[in-house]
Amino acid sequence: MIEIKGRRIALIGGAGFIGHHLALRLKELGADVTIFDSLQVNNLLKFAASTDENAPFYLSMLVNRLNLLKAAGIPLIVQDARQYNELSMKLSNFAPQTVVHLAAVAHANVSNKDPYSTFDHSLRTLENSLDWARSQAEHFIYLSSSMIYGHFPGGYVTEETPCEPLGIYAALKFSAEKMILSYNQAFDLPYTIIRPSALYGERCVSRRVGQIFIEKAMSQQDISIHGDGSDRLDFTYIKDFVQGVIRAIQNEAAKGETFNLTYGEGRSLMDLANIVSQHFPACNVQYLPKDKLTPDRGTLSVDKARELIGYAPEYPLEKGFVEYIGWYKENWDKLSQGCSVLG
Ligand SMILES: Cc1cn([C@H]2C[C@H](O)[C@@H](COP(=O)(O)OP(=O)(O)O[C@H]3O[C@H](CO)[C@@H](O)[C@H](O)[C@H]3O)O2)c(=O)[nH]c1=O
Repeated sequence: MIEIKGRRIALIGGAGFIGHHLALRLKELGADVTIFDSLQVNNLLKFAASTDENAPFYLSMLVNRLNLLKAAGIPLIVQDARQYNELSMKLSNFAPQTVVHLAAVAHANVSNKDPYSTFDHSLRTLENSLDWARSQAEHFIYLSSSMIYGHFPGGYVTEETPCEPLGIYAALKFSAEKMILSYNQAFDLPYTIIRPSALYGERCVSRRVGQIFIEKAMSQQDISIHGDGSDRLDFTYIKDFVQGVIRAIQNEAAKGETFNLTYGEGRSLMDLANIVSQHFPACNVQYLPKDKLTPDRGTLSVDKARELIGYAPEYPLEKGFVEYIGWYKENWDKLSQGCSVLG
């Protein structure tokens, strides 16, 4: 086992949804964690400049994130990971043993509309991190996506299922995985690739389906299902996901491996909508057409992560999503008032 306590861990793009949750937990476990983030991508700078009526609402979640990081004593170095020299210099100053690369455009629909920016923020940043890590890091961890599989054959994938990415986002994630493998081949860089799916949880501003459903229900609007509601996703609560990433950091057996890290059970959009309806009985459901770049998904097997690194997810939708709804109910008024001190 690799000792987490005292380990120097750099989170590149670590002020995002996954990164800040991971940083807070690592810090609790005694790691010496530092975040490098430009705060530009789906973060403060985007929402500060936005005229969208929801912007103040999301800004208050983002400021709450930063307050939590500050209160935990986690350094945040504001650095654009596209800038090779500056990033390299700052990484060398910190000298991390583990590098977790999270910087990316994390929205399939945004990527499909803006490939240039996605390449820049996802692959350019990755190349810069890899190039620093290749001679100096003990372990490089990359967050890929379940989207690289494309349509799941029979609604089920293992890490061995051939990848048939659909659309720009998925193709760039697939390219990123290949870049990491090539850095391992050329420089023996120890790596772990992690494939998440349909993450949800507190302080997410990514506007994925679970977040949208709750926010619409909270503001007495109808929710929309794209398709007939039978599409299944492996919804994963951020607490399970963070547990899995930490197990990958801790376990030597994770090196040189690719893992699915999800709850491990595909659930339908209708299941998700039904949970929302139970908690918001006045909420109506509408149906819209499905996007042609949305693959047919389902369950990602997590057997490999269970066996090799002891991953043990604990949050089915009925537990994790209900906890998430509770957080919204507790904090809705404060969020609506732009308050950044949340429960
Ligand atoms: C926003 C919204 C979405 N949907 C449907 C469309 C999809 O079938 C499914 C999930 O949509 P989204 O939550 O937007 O996420 P999707 O485009 O599938 O991709 C996400 O999930 C990927 C893999 O989980 C991540 O790698 C990507 O970062 C992320 O963008 O829910 C609805 O039915 N109603 C909605 O209001």
